[in-house]
Amino acid sequence: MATSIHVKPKSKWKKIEITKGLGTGHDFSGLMCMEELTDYELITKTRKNVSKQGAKDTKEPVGPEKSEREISKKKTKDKKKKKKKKEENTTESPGEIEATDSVEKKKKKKKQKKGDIIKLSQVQTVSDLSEDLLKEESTHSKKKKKQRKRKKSEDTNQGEGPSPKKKKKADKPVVPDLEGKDENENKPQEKVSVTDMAAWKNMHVPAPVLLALKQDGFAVPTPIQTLAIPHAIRDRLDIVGAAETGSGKTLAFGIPLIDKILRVKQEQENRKKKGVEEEECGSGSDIEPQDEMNDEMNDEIDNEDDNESDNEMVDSGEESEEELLFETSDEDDEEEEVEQDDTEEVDISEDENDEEELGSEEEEELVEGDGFGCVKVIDDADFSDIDPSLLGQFEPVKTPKYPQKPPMALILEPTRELAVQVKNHLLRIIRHTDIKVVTVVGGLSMEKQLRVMKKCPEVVVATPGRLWELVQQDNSYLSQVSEIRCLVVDEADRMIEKGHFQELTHILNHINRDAEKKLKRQTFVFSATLTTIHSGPHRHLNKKVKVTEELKLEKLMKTIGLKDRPKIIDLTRKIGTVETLTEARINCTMDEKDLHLYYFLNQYPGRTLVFANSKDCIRRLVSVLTLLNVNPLPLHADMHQKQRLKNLEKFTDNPRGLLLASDVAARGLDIPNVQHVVHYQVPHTVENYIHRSGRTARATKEGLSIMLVGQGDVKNYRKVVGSLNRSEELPVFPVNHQILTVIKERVDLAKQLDKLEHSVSKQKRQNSWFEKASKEVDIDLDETLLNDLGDSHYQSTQKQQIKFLNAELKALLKTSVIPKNFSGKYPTRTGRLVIPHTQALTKDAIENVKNDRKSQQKMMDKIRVAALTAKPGPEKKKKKWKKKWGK
Ligand SMILES: Nc1ncnc2c1ncn2[C@@H]1O[C@H](COP(=O)(O)OP(=O)(O)OP(=O)(O)O)[C@@H](O)[C@H]1O
Repeated sequence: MATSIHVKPKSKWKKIEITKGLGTGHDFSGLMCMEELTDYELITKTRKNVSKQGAKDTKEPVGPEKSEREISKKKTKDKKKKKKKKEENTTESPGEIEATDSVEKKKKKKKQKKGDIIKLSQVQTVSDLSEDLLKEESTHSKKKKKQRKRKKSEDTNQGEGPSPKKKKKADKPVVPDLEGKDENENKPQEKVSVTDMAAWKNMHVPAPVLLALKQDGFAVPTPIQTLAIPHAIRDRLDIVGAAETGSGKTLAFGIPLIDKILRVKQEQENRKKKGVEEEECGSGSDIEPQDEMNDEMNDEIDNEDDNESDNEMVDSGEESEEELLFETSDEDDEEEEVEQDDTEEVDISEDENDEEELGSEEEEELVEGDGFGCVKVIDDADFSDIDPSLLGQFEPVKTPKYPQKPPMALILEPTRELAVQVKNHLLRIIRHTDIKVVTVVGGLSMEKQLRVMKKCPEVVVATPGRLWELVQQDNSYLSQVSEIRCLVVDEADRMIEKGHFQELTHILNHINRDAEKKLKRQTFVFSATLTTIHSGPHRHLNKKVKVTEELKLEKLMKTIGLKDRPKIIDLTRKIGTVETLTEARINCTMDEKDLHLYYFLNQYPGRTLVFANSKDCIRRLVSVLTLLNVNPLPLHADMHQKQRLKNLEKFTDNPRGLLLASDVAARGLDIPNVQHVVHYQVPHTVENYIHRSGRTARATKEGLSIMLVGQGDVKNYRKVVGSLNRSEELPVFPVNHQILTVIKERVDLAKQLDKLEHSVSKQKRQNSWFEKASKEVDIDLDETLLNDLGDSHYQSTQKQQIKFLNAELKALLKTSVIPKNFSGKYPTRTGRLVIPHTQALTKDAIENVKNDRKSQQKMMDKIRVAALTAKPGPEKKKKKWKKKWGK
């Protein structure tokens, strides 16, 4: 067993500005550059199945020259082996040699890949796993003891040069000493070693998953996980789960799903071993729960505190994030509501030439499929002679045509970003298994997805559009999707909304048509708003029927096709949003929204997500805010998928990032540390408000949600707040009007500039379209059709105007936003005046709302006391006062 420690950066190296002294009193002026890495993980990679030579190597000192020598030694040895093999094979025909060679190579490659995975078959009982872990720990603790001893002796020998032995050891590649700490101080794994996983006891989590959770520091299951996982794994019930945003629902269905796959795979392997012929494709009765496995794992967890670090992270090697080959955007599965306030048309129709590729992929699949876990290929039945009306009643179940393993689990998501995120989340918990996952989504390369499908991944995470497209095309792997043993419909209330997901209905009909398979299947339905009820009449049901939580759930379960008596878990709060979320509103005119948005962004520059209802609004805001140097990133359904994912990544990387998004980003996205959510326009539904706001204040963190309410939004605002069961209005966010007055000038300038630039470019675009079209059909262009861009003099005046306004804005942006007569009464945390636009931190924005509420409360109390203790007046007035203030 060979062990090596690697630094796995989780963030980018950041440049540190070198200021004189750097707090040390020294002059660093000669230094060219300094960079720091703040977020990283130290990984101890353990290679099992290493050659004897490799094993020997670990005992010897591992200096850089030494390892080079070993590599070259190994190479020559390999070469010799190959030569010998070749000689042995000379008796075979050339064709045979090639075949055996490639088969050998494939086998070798497979072995190498699987060597690092804790395969279920290798961990029939958890003791195997525990033993491995314990062995790792003992070697690690021995190493640590040695290190401590060495450090001690170094301390005592301070001032003396290291002994030759020590010097040799010093050559050893060590983990960089970050921030001048002891190397072990920086190890996140240290945290892992003391992670007490007792809270996961009796949850029946499979051992490899538990290990991954432990290494990720997920010491305690969230409430939805605590309630859902045992019912799903132990009782094998279908689960309907409603829990607030950011509460860990993905693992609440993800862990049982993985458990199910492990069981089915184990069953299949057992069958294979026994040589039992498979009777049905991909089937296998449920095996007994892995309680024994878990009990032993739990025992190991109990002893954990006594043990030293077990920081092994076995690299599966196989499941590295697939390279995304992007193609041009096609329509998103997410349907967007487009506000028609600005009539710019965007052409989003794109060609997809994947059908040809599909054909060739299928051919290859037929050759490559190993037939494992599938029925044998039998002749495809021909129903052409049968009366079609009969087919409707007794729809024949097609026999799978392809000798390829079918998927075992299907997770349906409403957006592509969410599908990619869920896949990544799953990859983390399955890293000690050999389970594979594929995303099947629009907008990304179909070729790539098809290639991954050829490996017969057990899990498919898909958006309904692309999935249904491939099922219809009779894709060899996905056409067997009805074989799945596990179905997840995430964000289910959204998924079943009428008019949004026609394809979902087709998919559900397709996979539910075989009652026997449906019975074997376990279904999970999750969302944060499964039981949210609108205060007004429901949009999609008969308006006369009062929609209750029960009615909503019943409809949902019927549509998706759950089994009888599913486990229903509802942990949502009556008021819809999470406890750690601070909510507020800013009242303003529609025209002042830009001003207030810029004010907020300027004063509270944390990672902020701004939601708007239309793409045109996003386009305009991006332009205005870019002119104001705020650097926003757009995200909406009309963008190319590549750009969408890139912008998300950039936003995630920048602690002061600003994302301007449509509701395509409202649901499910788990972007770490989003501090503020701003609703630039009031969302149309209470569900959207809850999901949008839920992008912040996740996993018990604090966050702030602010809604800009203009006069045109009041009706919508009342509807949303009414459905949130609040007894009070959302509190008003405190705004400093002195600062607002100062920044108004620059915001007005930016808006003016944007309008001017936009109208010029729009006219240009239209004119060039007319000119091109007239050339193509070879007719003379009617000049009156062209938008009047004016003569060259007018055009140059416009250009001049744009230039002038730009210069004016730039100059303004260099000035301070603090007004000349600023009173200095700006909220501070330390009692020291801090310049507003440099001081503002999230905490302050939240504190400002809280403090404002407190002072309002105080004022109300004062009025109440004054009213109650006021001089006795007319009896009628007293009664009225008492009624108003006496509560
Ligand atoms: N047991 C746990 N301990 C610590 N963190 C956890 C645990 N389970 C999940 N998390 C983390 O909590 C965050 C939120 O999880 P997740 O995205 O599953 O929430 P969600 O309930 O699906 O939210 P939404 O409703 O917005 O989709 C993730 O970053 C996840 O890694």
